[in-house]
Amino acid sequence: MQAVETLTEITREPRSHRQMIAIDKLSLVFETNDGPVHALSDIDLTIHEGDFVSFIGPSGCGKTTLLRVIADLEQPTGGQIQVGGTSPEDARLNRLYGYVFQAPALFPWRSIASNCALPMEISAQPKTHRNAQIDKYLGMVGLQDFKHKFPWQLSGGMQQRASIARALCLEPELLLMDEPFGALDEITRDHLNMELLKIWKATGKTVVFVTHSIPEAVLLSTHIVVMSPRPGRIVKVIKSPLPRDKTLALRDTQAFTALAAEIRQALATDHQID
Ligand SMILES: Nc1ncnc2c1ncn2[C@@H]1O[C@H](COP(=O)(O)OP(=O)(O)OP(=O)(O)O)[C@@H](O)[C@H]1O
Repeated sequence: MQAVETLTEITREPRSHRQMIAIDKLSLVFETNDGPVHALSDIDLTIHEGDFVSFIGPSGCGKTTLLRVIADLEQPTGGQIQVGGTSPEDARLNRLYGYVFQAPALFPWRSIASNCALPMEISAQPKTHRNAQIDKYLGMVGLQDFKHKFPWQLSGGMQQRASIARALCLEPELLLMDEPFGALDEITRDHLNMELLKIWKATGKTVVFVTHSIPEAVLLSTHIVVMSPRPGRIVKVIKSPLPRDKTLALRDTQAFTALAAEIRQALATDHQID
């Protein structure tokens, strides 16, 4: 009986089900010297508060472009998008989101703590608050003993953890992550996947995550958005049947394999190799 109650607890939906991102018929065409590039076409997508959503698809299908549109770093040429109930520009100005890039992008002349402090300095937050946030989030990513080190004194995985802590220091409701673990070895990636899930659970944030890896998408996500190139569009949105509370052992289960197969099939349906 206890086991059933525990399972219900970990698989329940988050209490709030507010729309965090609402995208309606969105398209984006880049004008280039070689002619127009249809990067995104007819994108409809709703992401709710507390979801962990992965974008997966072949190279050039528009995953990064879609993430950058959410972040107001690219402007759509058609359709509508709301982020946190406002325009992407207002969401950016209100610091609704934190953005984690594929490469850690830390300033080499600043210590890890000082790198984390930078966005809070820019938004004029008091020093005592800055220090408290740095301790909180460097602790959360397991780097409390490295706060006075410089980026070049840390491994690639540690640098990426530092960049996640930096993004979290501003307490964004939304975390946008563009292949943050793509350059790391598999063991480090496994470890950071589990760390990220812990942070997601502890903070209740909404995460939008770009990946090329089917196992990573299955392990992390509540929803997997399968995309297809030329022009970039959504082939399928798959709601994960797996519990929100996950361990690496889940990868040996039939449910995990079945979900991975469903993603692989959706990718194959619409992807022709030229
Ligand atoms: N600033 C730009 N100007 C012109 N074309 C662009 C620009 N940014 C992206 N593109 C094109 O838009 C398409 C989508 O690119 P995007 O980087 O979003 O794909 P992706 O799915 O993230 O690829 P990858 O997995 O390789 O990172 C590609 O054809 C790319 O060449």
